[in-house]
Amino acid sequence: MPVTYTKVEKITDVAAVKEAYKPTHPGLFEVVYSEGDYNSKLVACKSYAKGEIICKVEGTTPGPKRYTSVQVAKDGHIELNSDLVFMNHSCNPTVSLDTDSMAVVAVVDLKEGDNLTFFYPSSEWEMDQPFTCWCGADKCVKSIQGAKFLSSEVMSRYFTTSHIQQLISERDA
Ligand SMILES: C[S@@+](CC[C@H](N)C(=O)[O-])C[C@H]1O[C@@H](n2cnc3c(N)ncnc32)[C@H](O)[C@@H]1O
Repeated sequence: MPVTYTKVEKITDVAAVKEAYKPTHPGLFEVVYSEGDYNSKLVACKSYAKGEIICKVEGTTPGPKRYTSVQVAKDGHIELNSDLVFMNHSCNPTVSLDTDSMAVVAVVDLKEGDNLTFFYPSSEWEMDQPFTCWCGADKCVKSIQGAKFLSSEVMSRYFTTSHIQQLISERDA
């Protein structure tokens, strides 16, 4: 895994990006690059059974809250420094990003080519770059801003990290 990993923000030439970026987890998952802003995605390169660890989250560095960062504690954020940064959000996610065990885990059975997505508010309390969700899930929560803006009933449908559980308890006390 490269020591410094710079995520491409706006993609104008997919072929050039594919040429320049070596996959960080070959055989496990890969980025499907698409032109434009934030249109790329991460897909499985093989099948995974529900509950299986897809990878451990390694090579991270602490940093400020950004649209690429992941919250790991009440006041702590990391950069993933790998292709995992291309995991999109879904309100019907296929994986969990467990910042307590630092692992990406399948939450459904997955086959090759399936999207790897997680529920961003599972780890994020108040996001740097909120967005309107295009996942299309039946129970899509639409406005993705972080767990702070969702009821405990909505959050109870999802895997949640320990810092988010704690922040919800404090908010609802
Ligand atoms: C860390 S990037 C994920 C990879 C991103 N798709 C890309 O190509 O750069 C996070 C950004 O992707 C976009 N994104 C991810 N999941 C989304 C979703 N379900 N609906 C709308 N935008 C999403 C948002 O712009 C978000 O700030």
